[in-house]
Formats: sequence, C-alpha cells, structure tokens
Amino acid sequence: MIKAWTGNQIRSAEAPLLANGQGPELMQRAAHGLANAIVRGLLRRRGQVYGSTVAVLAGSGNNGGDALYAGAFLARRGAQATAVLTSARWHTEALAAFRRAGGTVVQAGQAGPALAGELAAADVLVDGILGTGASGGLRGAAAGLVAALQERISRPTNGTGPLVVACDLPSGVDADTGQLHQPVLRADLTVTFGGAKLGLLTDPGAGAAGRVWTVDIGLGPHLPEPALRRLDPGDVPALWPVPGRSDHKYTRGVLGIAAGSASYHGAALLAARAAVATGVGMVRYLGPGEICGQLNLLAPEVVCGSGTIAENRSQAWLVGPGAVADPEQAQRAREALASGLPVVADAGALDLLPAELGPHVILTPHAGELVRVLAGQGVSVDREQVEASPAEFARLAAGLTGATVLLKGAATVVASPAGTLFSQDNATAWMATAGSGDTLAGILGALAATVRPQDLDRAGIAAPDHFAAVAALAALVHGLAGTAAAAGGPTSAAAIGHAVPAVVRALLREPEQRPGR
Ligand SMILES: NC(=O)C1=CN([C@@H]2O[C@H](COP(=O)(O)OP(=O)(O)OC[C@H]3O[C@@H](n4cnc5c(N)ncnc54)[C@H](O)[C@@H]3O)[C@@H](O)[C@H]2O)[C@@H](O)CC1
Ligand SMILES: Nc1ncnc2c1ncn2[C@@H]1O[C@H](COP(=O)(O)OP(=O)(O)O)[C@@H](O)[C@H]1O
Ligand SMILES: [K+]
Repeated sequence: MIKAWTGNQIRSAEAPLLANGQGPELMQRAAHGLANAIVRGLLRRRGQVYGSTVAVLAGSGNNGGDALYAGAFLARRGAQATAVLTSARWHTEALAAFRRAGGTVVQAGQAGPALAGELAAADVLVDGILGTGASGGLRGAAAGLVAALQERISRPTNGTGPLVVACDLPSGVDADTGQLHQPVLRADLTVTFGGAKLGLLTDPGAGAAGRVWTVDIGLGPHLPEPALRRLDPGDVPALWPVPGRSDHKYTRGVLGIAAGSASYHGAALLAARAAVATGVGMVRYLGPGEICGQLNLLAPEVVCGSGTIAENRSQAWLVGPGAVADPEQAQRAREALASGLPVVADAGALDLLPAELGPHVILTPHAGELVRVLAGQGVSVDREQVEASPAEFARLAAGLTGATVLLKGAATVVASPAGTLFSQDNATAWMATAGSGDTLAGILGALAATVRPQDLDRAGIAAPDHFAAVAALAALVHGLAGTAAAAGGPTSAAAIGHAVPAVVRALLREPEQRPGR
C-alpha cells in the first residue's frame, strides 16, 4: 500500500524534529536522496555523471535549499552545475555549499531571454522553486521562466530534452489537492521527502509529477494516518476473495445486475461479462428479454430473470449501466438502493439517488456525472472544476451523499463518506474508450458481492472504508487489465474484460511474477 499525506501533515511531522534542531540534518537527507535519484537518472541516460550539465532552479525556501545541496553533490561528482535563483532571497548555507562545490550561479531576474533555451539544453533540470511552503502558484521571474521552459520542453520527451526532476513536488502543484497553479513544469521524476504528498498521487498533480520516488528522512514515527492510500499489486492477494474448499456458488456471492435498456444493450453485456470474468458465485441479470437472449449467447453462465430486486436474492447489486428511459430498470435501481445491500450505482442510476445513502452504496461517476450528483446535493460546479481538483470533489460528494464515491479518470479516486481517499493510477489512456466504464462497473459489482469483510479487517482497513477499498481494488484490476489488453496500443472495453482473469491469476502468483511491478 502506498500512502500519502497533505503538506501540512508532513510539516507537522517535521515540527518536533525541527524544534530539536534537526532541520539541517533533515535537509541533508532530503538532498542526498534527491542527488542519488538524479545520479541514477544520469547513469541510465548518459552512462556517467561526470561532464553532464545540471541546472537547478532554486527558490527562496527550504525547497531551494534541498535542490542547491543536491546540486553541490552533483558538482562534486564532476557535473557542470548551474543554479538559477528565482527570488531575491535564497538559502544562504546551501548556496554557499553550491558555490564551494564549483557551481555557477545566475539570477533569473537579471538573466536575458536566452536563459530558458540554455536550461532546456541541460541534461538535468531540477525544479526546486516551491515546496510545501508555497502559497498559490509561481509569480514574477520564476513564472516567466517556467512558462518559457514549458514551451521549449515538449512532453512526452521520448528521451530527448532534459530529465526534469521535481524537488519534493513540481512547483505550482498543490500538495493537498493535486490542483495545478500554472505555470507548472511537468517532471519526469518527483523525488519527495518524508512521505508522498496527496497532490502527487491525484490528478492533475499526478500528471505533472511523473514517477514519484519517496525518500525516507526519518519522519515515519511522527506521521499520522495517511490522507490517501493507493493499493499496489502486492496488496491484492490479501484482499482477493479466493474461494475455499467448502465454498459453493452461494457462499462465494451472487451479483445481481439491472443494466441495459431498449436503446443500450452493450453496457449490460459488457458489465455482465466483466463480472463473470472477475469471478463470482453467480451473475443474475434483470432486464429486457432481448438483452437476456444476447447475453446468454455471449455468457451462458449468466442467469437471466425478470421481476423485482426482492425476488432475486443476491449479495450485491449493480444498477444503471445503459439503463435510461426504462421505468422498470429505474424501479429496480431505486429498490436496490433502498435494499441495504452493497450496490454499485453507475450511469443512469446516478440520477435516481435517494436522500439517504450509506458507504455500502458505491457511486461510479466520471467527472461529468459527478457534476450531476453534486447538483443533486445543491452544489453547482462544472466539469472543468471537477477535473481541476478531483480528489476534493469526490470527497465532497461522498460527504454530502453518504455514499462511497469512485470518480473515474486517468487516476481514479475513491472517497469514503468518512473522508478517506484512495487513488489508483494503474490505467492507460488507451482505456478512454466507450464502454470501459461499464467493464469497471462489472468488475466492481463482482467484488462488492464477493470480497470478505474479514479480509479487509485483517488488511487494516477500517470498517467505514471497506467499500472504498473494494472500489480501489476494482480500479486497480480494471487498470491493469486495460494496460495488459492495450499492450501499448488500441484496445476495447470488451478486451479489458477478457484480460481480467489472466491479470488476477498473475496478481495471485508469487511477488516477482505480479504485473505492475
Ligand atoms: N522543514 C524541513 O526541515 C524540511 C523541509 N524540506 C523541504 O522544505 C520545503 C518546505 O520549505 P519551506 O517551508 O521553506 O517552503 P518552500 O521552499 O516551499 O518555499 C517557501 C518560500 O517561498 C516563498 N513563496 C511562497 N509561495 C510563493 C509563490 N507562490 N511564489 C513565489 N514565492 C513563494 C515564501 O515567501 C517562502 O520564502 C519542502 O517542500 C521540502 O523540499 C526538506 O528539506 C526536508 C526537511
Ligand atoms: N486518460 C485516461 N487514462 C486512463 N484511464 C482512463 C482515461 N480516461 C478514461 N479512463 C478510464 O476509462 C473508463 C471510462 O469510463 P466511462 O467514462 O464511464 O466510460 P463509458 O461510460 O463509456 O463506459 C474509466 O474507468 C476511466 O478511469
Ligand atoms: K519543487
């Protein structure tokens, strides 16, 4: 499990150490971690550190101090290091160390227009302008310089241009929300200190951070419960509902699905097939007879039925995919939402939410649908606002509705109504294709019906967060299945579902054979 904290949580954890006079020591640990990561990057790219060009953008605070000490370390290893001071103030000791190591210093405010071009030609560019002490985004000379660099350094780099390394976080990323205050220089690698910051693991910050590497500076004993968690492949075996010898289909769990309508057959087929692929005792399907017929040709193991929710005993329900303008399906969604059973409410069902929901109801909106869910709670936002701060709005929606909210995106965030966040970044942009969400709904439905609460307890997940963890698990498997199905090229929603059994099989294997490692 990967954990992340807000900037303030990290700063509070540092506070007792700073009060003990350990500030300089912490900074040395941070700077060494940063320098070591840069050395590894240089060795991979150039085969040596000696003779490489390293440019350090250094702001006025400790973030600049970390970056300057790292620059000094690299200069002593034979790099040609240049520091660009972005403010009229700087970390005095760190700059002195940088100069002693042979580094060259320029002031951003006094440099000519050629500076951005020169920096863009360096082997490594270190963003040490702002860290957790930032308020708002870059201003003045720093903003102008970063905007000019944004134009010169194209992303993705395809191996050309400098290796951009963010010190603690890319300057302009909000450590607590992942919001971007432009201009932000997108990093290839973010080396973060003491613990990952929430804003590095949720979009859009995650998109600007590149790979995130955490340097242990000894804050561990002082850190509170994390503000956000991410399941990793190693967490799956402990949570996965592997059937035991004494299990039969009803003890494993039955998922009921009320999806599809006259105009949308595909969503029901995709969701039901993905649920079967995820492994469930039984899938019951309720909906138009025509869909049942098609479904049974594709998935004869699905038991088709009619009637109400109460008449079709299940351990969990999936309602809503493709269910529009169909009064019978709407009635089933309402009944499922009131049943007290775990319910995955997707697409059409998101417009049918009752006033009172609990964490056992998992809403699965994309950003546009979350706008509607929030409107139903009297909150007026637009899609751009949700996309600019998905973690914040997912948490708001969970708090207001009382449900668990899984907000789909490049990184998918899950919020429990208790305020706990998960974020999964296992997907590939090839999965941005119609029906991919229906496949996720099927995977999640299957897990909602089958994951055992005692396994979640044993994994240290608090009861109010159980359904959030199940949703995160589904997003993890969906992302890995999509990545496997795409294999670097186009894929389809059906192919994502087909890839699930092999991905789960691999996840349950020995550690070194797991995907996503
Ligand atoms: N506290 C510690 O002892 C440690 C802190 N570490 C580093 O210290 C950083 C936090 O240091 P600071 O608290 O000095 O904060 P920062 O380095 O983030 O910078 C704060 C400084 O930037 C200025 N500033 C704030 N917002 C600005 C804006 N929008 N535009 C321009 N200037 C702005 C402030 O006036 C202040 O001088 C962390 O991110 C991390 O890199 C590490 O050295 C580990 C130990
Ligand atoms: N850029 C992206 N990168 C990774 N995953 C993505 C991206 N865009 C969308 N996805 C994933 O694809 C799925 C799309 O779901 P959704 O928008 O509901 O589509 P649909 O309604 O067509 O099924 C979600 O799981 C989402 O997380
Ligand atoms: K930074």
